Amino acid sequence: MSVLTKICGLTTPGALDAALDGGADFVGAVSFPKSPRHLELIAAAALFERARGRARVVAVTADADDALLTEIALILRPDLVQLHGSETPEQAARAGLLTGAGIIKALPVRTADDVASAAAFEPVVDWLMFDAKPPEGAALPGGVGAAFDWALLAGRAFARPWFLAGGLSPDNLAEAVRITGAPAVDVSSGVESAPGVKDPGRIAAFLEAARSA
Ligand SMILES: O=C(O)c1ccccc1N[C@@H]1O[C@H](COP(=O)(O)O)[C@@H](O)[C@H]1O
Repeated sequence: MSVLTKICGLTTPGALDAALDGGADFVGAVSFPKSPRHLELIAAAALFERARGRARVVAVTADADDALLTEIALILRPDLVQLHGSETPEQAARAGLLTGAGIIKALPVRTADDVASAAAFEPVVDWLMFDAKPPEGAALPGGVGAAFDWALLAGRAFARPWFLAGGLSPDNLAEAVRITGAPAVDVSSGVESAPGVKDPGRIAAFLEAARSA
């Protein structure tokens, strides 16, 4: 069995090509100014043009207002928008209407109750994503390389397809998929040599690991 893959926080042609050539199913551009992976939308649109028809383009943002969501839709034209903040189900539904894109809702997980919060989003989003709750005081809502207790997802079924995210790497991917049964996986810092600097070799290794997971 193999899982679907998303390589997130891509900022250079070399890293994006490593993801596309390695067969990534989704490629992510981050629109969140505090992130070391943040790209201006016009730069992201130019960079991700090469991905069209090869992988689904995902715009990653957190607690974006209507104006930013509209700009994302008009300038980047993503296939999917990933909401990685504290958006409510109503805001997630509105984001789908505003952008015309599919919606991925990222849920921060530490406990079983956090996993249960997925139920409220299932009617209004296209994908769910389970990521680790960031450490107290973290500057970013995601992309911090933190994992959660994967056993919280063991044997769980959801009404929407879902990604496992948070602290994944080429080294732990197989175990994470074995424990959770995740149909799709998402990685950012685990394929970097420094914050915001993607390593094409680690991207290739992650995608190879996913093929045999
Ligand atoms: O990556 C970021 O900088 C980021 C900023 C704002 C919201 C989400 C962000 N990243 C997302 O978090 C997951 C998990 O990251 P990691 O693998 O633990 O580093 C990442 O794939 C993005 O979807």
